[in-house]
Amino acid sequence: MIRIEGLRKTFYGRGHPVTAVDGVDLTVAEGEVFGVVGRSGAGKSTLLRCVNMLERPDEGRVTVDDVELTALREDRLRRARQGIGMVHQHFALLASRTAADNVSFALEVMGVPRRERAARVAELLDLVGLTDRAGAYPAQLSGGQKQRVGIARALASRPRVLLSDEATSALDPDTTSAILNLLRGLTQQLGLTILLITHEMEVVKRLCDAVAIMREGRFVESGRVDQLLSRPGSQLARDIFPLGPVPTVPGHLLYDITLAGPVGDETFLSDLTRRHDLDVRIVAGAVEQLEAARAGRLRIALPGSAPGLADGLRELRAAGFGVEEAR
Ligand SMILES: Nc1ncnc2c1ncn2[C@@H]1O[C@H](COP(=O)(O)OP(=O)(O)OP(=O)(O)O)[C@@H](O)[C@H]1O
Repeated sequence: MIRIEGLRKTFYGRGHPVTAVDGVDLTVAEGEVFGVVGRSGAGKSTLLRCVNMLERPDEGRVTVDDVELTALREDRLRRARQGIGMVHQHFALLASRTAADNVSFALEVMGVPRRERAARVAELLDLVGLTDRAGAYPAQLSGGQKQRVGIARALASRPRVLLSDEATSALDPDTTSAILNLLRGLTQQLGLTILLITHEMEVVKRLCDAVAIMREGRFVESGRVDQLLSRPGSQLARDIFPLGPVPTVPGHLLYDITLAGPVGDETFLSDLTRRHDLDVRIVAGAVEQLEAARAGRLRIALPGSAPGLADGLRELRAAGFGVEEAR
C-alpha cells in the first residue's frame, strides 16, 4: 500500500547541511500498522512529510496505493493527497469552530456540497465516539476528545492510508490507550493502512504490526515486530523491555533471554533447573501480550561453575530463545 525506495532529503540551512532522511526503503502492506520510532532529530517527521509530499524528497520514490507521488505535478498531487489522512500531535484544530465544524471544514475544502456535509460529519463523529460533543469548541474538549476530532477530520476524505505524527504524545496514559484502541479498531473497520511516527514504546506494543528504528536518517532495524523481537541482539527488544543496569551477582553469570512469538513459554526456567541442574535466579524481567505477539525479556543469573551451564544455554538457543550475556 505504501512503498518508499531510496528516499533522501537534505536541508541546506545556515551552517552544515543536514541529511534528515538518508536512504530509506520501506513497505507497508494493506491493513498494516507500521511504526517508525527514534529519538528527537532522527528524521521521523521529515520521512512522514515526504510520504504525503509536504516535503519534496531529493531522491527516491514514494508510491501510495499504486500511485507514484514523486512523479506527480502539484495539481494531480493535491487529488492524490485526499487518499492520505494525517493526524497531528497537537491536533491542529480551528479554535473558533465546534468539533462538528472542524470536521465539516475538511469536507468544505474538498468541495463536498453543503447538503451532504451534515450527514457525513455525523457519521464521522460517530465513528470516533464523539457524537455527544459535536457542538463543543476545542477549548471545551479534553486532549483525547480533541484527538478524536483530529482523527474524524483526517478520515473525512475516506482515505485508505492514515499518517500519524506522534498522535498520542500529548496525551496521558489512559487517554493514549483509548486512542490506540480507536486507531486499531479503525484499521479493522475501514481497512486503513497506518504509517505512524512515535517515540513511545507503548504505541509499538499496543498498535504496531511492523516497526523501524530510525537513527540519523537511516533505519537501523526494521521488520515485523514479532520477528524483530526474536532476532538475537534485537535493539527493539531492548527498547521495549529495558532491563536496567547489570548488577553483580557473586559466582554467577548473567544472561538476557528474549522470548517472542512461538517461544512465549516460560517453563524454560524450570527445564533449566530440572534437566541441567542449574540454580536459576531471576534478576529482572517483563513479559507482555503485545499487539503483534506475546513477548518479553528476562535477565537471569546462572552459577558460573555449573557443569550443565553450556548445555543449558545451547538448548535455550536451539529452542528459539534469544540468549545474550547481559551487558
Ligand atoms: N525545514 C528544515 N530545515 C532545516 N533543517 C531541518 C528542517 N526540518 C528538519 N530539519 C533537521 O533535520 C533533522 C531531522 O529532523 P526531524 O524533525 O525529521 O526529526 P524527528 O525524528 O522527527 O525529530 P522530532 O521528534 O524532534 O521532530 C534534524 O536535525 C532537524 O534539525
